[in-house]
Amino acid sequence: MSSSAACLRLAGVRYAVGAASSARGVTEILSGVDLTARRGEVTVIIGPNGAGKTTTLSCAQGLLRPSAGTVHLLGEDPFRAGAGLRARVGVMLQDGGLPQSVKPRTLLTHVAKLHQDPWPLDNLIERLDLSRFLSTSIRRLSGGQKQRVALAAALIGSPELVFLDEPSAGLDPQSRQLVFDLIGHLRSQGIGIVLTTHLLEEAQHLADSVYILKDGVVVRHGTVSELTGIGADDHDRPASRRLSFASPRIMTSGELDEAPFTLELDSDSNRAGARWGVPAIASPADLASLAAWWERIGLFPAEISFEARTLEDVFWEVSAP
Ligand SMILES: Nc1ncnc2c1ncn2[C@@H]1O[C@H](COP(=O)(O)OP(=O)(O)OP(=O)(O)O)[C@@H](O)[C@H]1O
Repeated sequence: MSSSAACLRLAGVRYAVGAASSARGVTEILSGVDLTARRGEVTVIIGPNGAGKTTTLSCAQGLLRPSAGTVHLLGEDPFRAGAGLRARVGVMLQDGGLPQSVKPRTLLTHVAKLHQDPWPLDNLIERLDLSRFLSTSIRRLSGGQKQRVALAAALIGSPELVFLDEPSAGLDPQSRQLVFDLIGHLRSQGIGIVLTTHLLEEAQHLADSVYILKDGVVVRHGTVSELTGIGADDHDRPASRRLSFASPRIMTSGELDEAPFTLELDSDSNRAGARWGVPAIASPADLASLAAWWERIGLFPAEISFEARTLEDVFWEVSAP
């Protein structure tokens, strides 16, 4: 587990809307969320639509008051804290929330003046490649350009912690890389980063810590390797992995019948060089019995590999209805 200092802690956070007296009654959107984000780490929140990610971020930022539980943002209750705390936190909203008629340079210069120790503007312009549209009003910018301006606006105050709601949504690969590089830089500077995304490959690539939300609760959390290395049903049972191997020759049906596991043919036909998959290798003993079978039939695979479980696999397991 990480030893970096926590910059955000949610404990048992519940958030409900409606009133018991109304026809619809009370709907609980968050049902006890526990989450810790640390300085110098990227904490990624993922989950299906409606899982409660934005509501969690809103409670974390002090925009919504939880109906129960506690939130500590840089050691303070964000719902009660004043402007001093807000100046230490950067927020990039999903829809940008930018003033449409203003030009990015004017906006960023203005926001920089509100902070004691702003990020040098030229450096931010270079890192996010903003120079070509600094003097175009925000209304006229493309979606991806607006995203980058919104990110710059979240960072210009040199925050200690930033919240990024889907920071790379709608960005082309080049801009996405700029954003990834910048997130890497923030991390190396000891800034805490809390982000939501629907792009699981991106989550896997960026995250130090992942929280999977479903129906208003955290259903799984850990590092990517902890999550992808743990079984879906039992936290103490290592997950089985799919092994694939290339056979240097055609195997007979008798040889295949002797195999200790059900094999799946991954290529078109059982020819020399064909790839076979063994769906569930769960232990070294399973590997040994596979090797013993190869020895019995005199087959030395040309290539063997494990197919790594991804965050996407874990996501599908936990988000199944
Ligand atoms: N004020 C509200 N009144 C009623 N329902 C609400 C309110 N705010 C949010 N919800 C509901 O709570 C659930 C969680 O919403 P939230 O926006 O936090 O989800 P999300 O995980 O961010 O979703 P998405 O991935 O679609 O952005 C949704 O079903 C939403 O409709």
